[in-house]
Amino acid sequence: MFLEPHFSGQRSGWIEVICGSMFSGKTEELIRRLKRARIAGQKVEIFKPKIDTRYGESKVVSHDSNSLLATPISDTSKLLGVSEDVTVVGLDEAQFFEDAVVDHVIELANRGKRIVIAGLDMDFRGKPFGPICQLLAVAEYITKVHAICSHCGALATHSYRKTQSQDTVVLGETDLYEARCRRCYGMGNILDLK
Ligand SMILES: Nc1ncnc2c1ncn2[C@@H]1O[C@H](COP(=O)(O)OP(=O)(O)O)[C@@H](O)[C@H]1O
Ligand SMILES: Cc1cn([C@H]2C[C@H](O)[C@@H](COP(=O)(O)O)O2)c(=O)[nH]c1=O
Ligand SMILES: [Zn+2]
Repeated sequence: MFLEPHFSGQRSGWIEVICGSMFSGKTEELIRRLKRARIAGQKVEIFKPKIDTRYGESKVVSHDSNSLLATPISDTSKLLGVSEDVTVVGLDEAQFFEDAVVDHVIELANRGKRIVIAGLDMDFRGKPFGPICQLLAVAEYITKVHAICSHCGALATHSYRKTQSQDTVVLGETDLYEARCRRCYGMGNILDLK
């Protein structure tokens, strides 16, 4: 499906979204697609929200320690400044971008670029996270990936927060979150006691 097509003579680009819970492999899949685009000789640029400081500022890093260099941005209008010869633009942790990211990626796709976006579809409450719903609506291609439920081994769709904080944004890893299937997520903190 993702064949690193050649862009010469092509009039418009497209938008791909990779979504799922924490630990579902979104960043690995993003890195895989972007590495293949580079192997195909295409110029790739990667951006992430400045807010995500977990692994140092200038990288996207998977939970398995795969990484690619990325530019941290706090305002997605910066995307519009990518140079003409960049044909593929990657965005990680897209749930943290402001709503205007939607118009900016549409503009880039209209200019003929391929945009590959990874982000959480739901927050810890199980509600749509940031601009992801709108990005899903405008994308040509959507991939939902799944983690493994930390409690029962089923496919996990939810990110369960292990602390009491009610803030939507709380950066963290396995210290604060675990992947859970629908059933185990619904059981809430009863499972914490086991
Ligand atoms: N519960 C889990 N289910 C699946 N993979 C997990 C889990 N916990 C840790 N991992 C690791 O996380 C990797 C995926 O990391 P990553 O691509 O960064 O995910 P995401 O970006 O979706 O959070 C897996 O290949 C695996 O090594
Ligand atoms: C569910 C949820 C997550 N976060 C934070 C926690 C992590 O720092 C990132 C997600 O990273 P990943 O690459 O998808 O593992 O988001 C948050 O701030 N609020 C939430 O509700
Ligand atoms: Zn489960």
